[in-house]
Amino acid sequence: MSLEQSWVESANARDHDFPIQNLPYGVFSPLDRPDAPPRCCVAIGDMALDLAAIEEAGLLRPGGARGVFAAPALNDFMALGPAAWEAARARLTDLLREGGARDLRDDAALRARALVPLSRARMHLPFRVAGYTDFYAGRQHAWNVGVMFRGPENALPPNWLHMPIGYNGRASTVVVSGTELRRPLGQLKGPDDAAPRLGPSERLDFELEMGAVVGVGNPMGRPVSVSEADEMIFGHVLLNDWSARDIQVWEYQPLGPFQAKAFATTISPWVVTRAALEPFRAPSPPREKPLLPYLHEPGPMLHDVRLEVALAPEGGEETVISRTSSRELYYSSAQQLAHHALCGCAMQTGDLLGSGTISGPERDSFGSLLELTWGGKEPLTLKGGARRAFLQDGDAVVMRGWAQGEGWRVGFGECAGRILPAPDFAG
Ligand SMILES: O=C(O)/C=C/C(=O)CC(=O)CC(=O)O
Ligand SMILES: [Ca+2]
Ligand SMILES: [Mg+2]
Repeated sequence: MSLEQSWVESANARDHDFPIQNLPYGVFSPLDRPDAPPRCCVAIGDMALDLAAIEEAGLLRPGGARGVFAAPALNDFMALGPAAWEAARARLTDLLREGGARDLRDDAALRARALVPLSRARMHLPFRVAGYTDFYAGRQHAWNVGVMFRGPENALPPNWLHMPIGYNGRASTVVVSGTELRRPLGQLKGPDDAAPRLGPSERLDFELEMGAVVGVGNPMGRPVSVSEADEMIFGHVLLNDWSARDIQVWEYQPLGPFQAKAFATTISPWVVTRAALEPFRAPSPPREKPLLPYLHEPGPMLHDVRLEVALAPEGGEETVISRTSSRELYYSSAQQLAHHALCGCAMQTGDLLGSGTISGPERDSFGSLLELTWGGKEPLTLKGGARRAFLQDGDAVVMRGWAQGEGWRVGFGECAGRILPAPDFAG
């Protein structure tokens, strides 16, 4: 099969994150025009294609709607639904492919206006996060955390093999890659302490996850099937569910994580569409317990997205500390969404569903420091010799992900964040 090429040369480089097969959506503003309002774009090679400019030139009008891209978020476009997403993707592919429509390729003035080098683009949060739910769908992670928090007899809760477990997180603190975050304060209580104290978390961690972005919702009171749920998903992002393990162990019973995960969640600036990930579908693993019919998958609903996590101390070189794949998940995002809506919960455009931490079976494929250092007892040694049990101030965590074709890939770019010292607050 000869692979589709773009006239934007950089998109054709082997294993570039953003070839023409990808076209992930984001929101940007030009670095050299700080006052310019953010607007929607797609990435093509080393460039951001300004979709507001393309729309203004009359080259793109998804679903017949005007002005959906001249907005600081993808929500209006996402709300148009799957037929409009498909039409926009087909049109953009034609405008950008070698031998396709000439309207953009042959218009030098429009090209100069609409194609902005990514090195000169500031990326913003790609969509207004309506709600954030975090699941727990990685079997290896659930097992590892369960063993550390509750012991091997009670590691996997009895409901885990029957439904995707989740909790409602905070939409207000979902931030885009590159945003620095403050070490959280919280109640801390060691196993031998008589009473809790207030202090900065001493066991600050990351969690490697994917996030599914809901494009269209369901009305309150109307559940959806797994296939309907799949159609409602616009795309996926990389997601770091930052976690304060010391706050978590003291607070999490009986209602689950609260402050331990509410201070920040970082996502990649690019939403990779479900359409772009279609060639990389993968089946979920064999069911250990039969699922109720409403959770049955009509076909392969996971994706094989290769994932890695790198850790870099302030001013130091980064070390890749974990490599795994999103096909390690036990429940797909379509199953999670169907389960979420089952009770009649209305899902909305812009809802973000964290997959749960993705850990593979081997020690070097675990998706959190809690697991990689086994509760902090076996610190990692980084390049340059620094040792880490948990994150220190100044540390940067960088997650990367891509689905690999032969010589080409569908990449997510980076999901990165750096830790700043805790705020000065004594109450
Ligand atoms: O109580 C537990 O067993 C652990 C809960 C979590 O760590 C919640 C979470 O964020 C789940 C995940 O990312 O897989
Ligand atoms: Ca999580
Ligand atoms: Mg979080």
